[in-house]
Amino acid sequence: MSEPNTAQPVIRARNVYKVFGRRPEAVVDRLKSGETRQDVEKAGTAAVIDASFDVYQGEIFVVMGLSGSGKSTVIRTLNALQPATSGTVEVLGQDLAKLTPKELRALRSEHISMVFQHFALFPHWTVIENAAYSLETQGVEKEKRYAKAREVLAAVGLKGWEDSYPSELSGGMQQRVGLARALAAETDIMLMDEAFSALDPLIRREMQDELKQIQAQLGRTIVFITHDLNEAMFLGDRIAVMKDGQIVQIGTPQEILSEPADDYVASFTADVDRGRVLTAEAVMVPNEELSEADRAAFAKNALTVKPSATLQEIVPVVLEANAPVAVEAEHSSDHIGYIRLASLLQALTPQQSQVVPGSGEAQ
Ligand SMILES: Nc1ncnc2c1ncn2[C@@H]1O[C@H](COP(=O)(O)OP(=O)(O)OP(=O)(O)O)[C@@H](O)[C@H]1O
Repeated sequence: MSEPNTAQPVIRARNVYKVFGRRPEAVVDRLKSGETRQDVEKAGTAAVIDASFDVYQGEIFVVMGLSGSGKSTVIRTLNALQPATSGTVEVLGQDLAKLTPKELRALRSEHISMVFQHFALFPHWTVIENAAYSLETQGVEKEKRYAKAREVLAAVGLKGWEDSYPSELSGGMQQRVGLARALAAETDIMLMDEAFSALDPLIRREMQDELKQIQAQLGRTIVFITHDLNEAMFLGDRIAVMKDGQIVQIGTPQEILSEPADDYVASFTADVDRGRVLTAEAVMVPNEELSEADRAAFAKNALTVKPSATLQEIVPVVLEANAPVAVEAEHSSDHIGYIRLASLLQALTPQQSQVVPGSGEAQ
């Protein structure tokens, strides 16, 4: 991902609450005075409690949590399908609560597309007609919408299937049509709610790879919901972890893995393949921490890795060197740090209960 424009987030959520019940505002007041989801449950369901976060241009922002933690409700507040009970949601600088219904419809159709777990395709329309649907609603003329639909169908691997009907496609291919429709709309923002969760593991993996590749080219702003931490780690530039309606941590995959905010987050991370997520940059020690003996050992082979190398890639180098290896700057041969076997092993081991003060706050 290129450096995000952090001065101007595409989506800005501040102190968002969403309560389902007869008197939601009264429940929000109780939550603000310190009562919990359980305390207020007779009066209403506190689906989202005090969520604050920014999503930047070009990033994949993942919202992760167990079933019922409030992920779907959060994403629905971002296009006001379910308006926040309290707090503000700004999309492209516009406060959703202040828009007229017409302005909201225009914002949604021009700037936001959604992909769901079970994407509703029109069964009597061909694949290309389905993929072009969002352009039709935008009023784009037929020739242009078909040209665009053809292009995105090719990008999601469906070249040659344009004139087939959904029933002739496997579940994975149908989900690709849904993704193609969202891509064809050329909206700045894509909201993806468990978009790959109904797919078989292998197909799911393929779709994750494709989404990353497509995103690298197109640089959309994506909010992706999943209950699967490995998917979150693979796709997310940043991840918000939710528990019981609250965001308990926001961080990069590396931060979530190496500095879990509490035992709850740590328990999720125990199953993550750390070797594929953590990189040299995250585990290296500064040059000045290297002892004379370490320096002498390094000098024998002087093996190096790049900052973006994953631990999986580094292990054989450290074993071959039988000594610390240097981390060489991405675009020069300067050494920016060193990796020792001990720190490598430590990084590969899940942390059980490392609590970092303050890191539970949404940034
Ligand atoms: N329309 C609604 N009316 C009443 N309660 C709702 C509504 N939508 C969601 N809830 C409740 O809000 C809470 C959060 O639900 P939400 O669907 O946002 O969680 P989730 O993390 O997306 O879960 P899942 O992965 O199961 O979809 C749950 O207790 C749910 O029952």
